[in-house]
Amino acid sequence: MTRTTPVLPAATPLPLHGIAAARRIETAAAAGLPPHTLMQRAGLAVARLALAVAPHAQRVTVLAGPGNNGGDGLEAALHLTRAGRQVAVWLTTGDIQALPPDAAQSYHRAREAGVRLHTTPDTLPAADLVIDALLGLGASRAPAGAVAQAIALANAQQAPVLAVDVPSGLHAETGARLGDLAVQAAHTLSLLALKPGLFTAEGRGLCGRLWHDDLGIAAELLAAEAPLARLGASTALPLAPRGHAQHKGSFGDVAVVGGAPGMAGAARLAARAALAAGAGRVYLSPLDPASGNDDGRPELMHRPQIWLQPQGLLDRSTVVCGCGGGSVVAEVLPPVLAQAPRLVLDADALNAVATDARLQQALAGRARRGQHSVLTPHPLEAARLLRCPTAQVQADRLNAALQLAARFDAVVVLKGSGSVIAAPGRLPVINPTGNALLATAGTGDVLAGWLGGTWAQVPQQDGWPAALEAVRRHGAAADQALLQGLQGPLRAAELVEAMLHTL
Ligand SMILES: NC(=O)C1=CN([C@@H]2O[C@H](COP(=O)(O)OP(=O)(O)OC[C@H]3O[C@@H](n4cnc5c(N)ncnc54)[C@H](O)[C@@H]3O)[C@@H](O)[C@H]2O)[C@@H](O)CC1
Ligand SMILES: Nc1ncnc2c1ncn2[C@@H]1O[C@H](COP(=O)(O)OP(=O)(O)O)[C@@H](O)[C@H]1O
Ligand SMILES: [K+]
Repeated sequence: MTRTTPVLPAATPLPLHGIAAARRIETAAAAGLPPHTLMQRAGLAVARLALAVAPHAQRVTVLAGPGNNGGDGLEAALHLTRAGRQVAVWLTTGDIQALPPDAAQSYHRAREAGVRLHTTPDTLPAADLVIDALLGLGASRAPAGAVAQAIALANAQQAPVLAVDVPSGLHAETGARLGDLAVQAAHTLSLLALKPGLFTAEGRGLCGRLWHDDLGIAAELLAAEAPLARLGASTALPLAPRGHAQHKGSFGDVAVVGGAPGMAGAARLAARAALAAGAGRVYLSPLDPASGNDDGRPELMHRPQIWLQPQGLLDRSTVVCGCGGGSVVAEVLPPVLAQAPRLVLDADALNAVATDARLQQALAGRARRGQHSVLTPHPLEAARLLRCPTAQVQADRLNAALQLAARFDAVVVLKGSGSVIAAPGRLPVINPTGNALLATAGTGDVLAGWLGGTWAQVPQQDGWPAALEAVRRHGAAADQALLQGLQGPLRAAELVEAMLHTL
């Protein structure tokens, strides 16, 4: 039988398939079943979820589009009618002959079952629940005509919306909107394969609560298709406990280079985060010569101008560079890029690299010299590095992160809703944790510092595991704060403390 499960929080990593692979999975699954079985299962799963999430909804409106997504909606309408609900379907296409065969069959089944079908929205009654079965995997252009009208209608209702497979107007693979209009769902039931666009860019926001139904197919059919990405897990594997005989030298050193005049706070936040993440010793090397120690955290050690020392902290620490770096960070980047064995580059350091071909060359050459780098751009910083508009980065976040990783031979964390972690030769990961409580100044500095503090404890590894864990935990702390009722924002200094108390 089919199985509907909530997707988040994700206990284990999950494969995310692109549209072409999702279609191949569907074809392979259909081949082993009697005709029309998958759509019947999909419709039944939608109807069951509708009854579960909106048990008191007596009046249900189904908005059915011109393809098989509409077919799923017609099947759901049939089951909900049988369950005694007052169901009204608006089939947005007037051309029944043009329905694909599966959807046509569902249309006839729905009619025979006495489902009320409307050819115009004008006659639709009020609804307690709306089912969005307008567009699914086949959504290929900006919604227009009746489909656009139906999306606007769904969004104008007070009633919650349950989206079938994908909120209509969202691109299932990239998480970008196809046009101005997209369904704002309260629930989305993803069918068969999970798609990356549900988890990044606009996806998380438009999907509401995300559910998955496997339509009863064998797990091997999913495993046979290569995913485009994987969804990370929401909880960490338990860390090895600290050994009795371990000492501060066992947990690595972090040096933070940042904090130009007026921006001391950014570097301090990163240093505090590195310390909280568990680094043995954390040094703060400010770019502002007038900047003193962080009095709120006497554990941090003030070490001016480490970039001028030929051999010292820069050569043996995990270096976090850029936080509040301003334009002066460009001057210290040549020695930092040349010497740091493990380097996290954030914010202004990335902006400096974006405008200087020599710095770009130095960064890209680090991996060949056995030095590891992690870049943590937000979308605008990524756009500067890629020399393209921010909208282009957001239109395909997986690809933007992969391009940056390849160009600089580095681990890349493309931040924002559904942060993407990419590295050459690895399947990219979309982080499942986090929410808009993090949308406040300084939380990026905390991420960079925590990443450095985690990495310093495992210096023999490249930055990949530390990046995954830091991004996960950063978001998990925000998720926990949301559960605890914080209205937001989660201020950056408090985020450090919250991360300490998050698993
Ligand atoms: N065929 C099957 O066996 C199954 C199909 N499934 C459903 O089928 C969906 C995919 O079906 P389709 O491939 O037919 O694709 P869709 O139903 O997503 O949409 C395709 C149709 O929408 C039109 N369209 C695309 N963009 C539009 C826009 N912006 N404005 C107006 N019309 C637009 C296309 O011209 C085409 O007629 C899945 O998402 C899933 O919901 C599930 O039932 C599982 C089984
Ligand atoms: N809406 C959101 N959902 C999830 N994460 C978010 C959201 N907004 C911001 N974040 C996270 O907050 C952090 C912000 O970093 P950044 O933009 O560099 O800020 P700053 O430079 O001010 O510290 C990133 O880790 C980002 O992924
Ligand atoms: K849909």
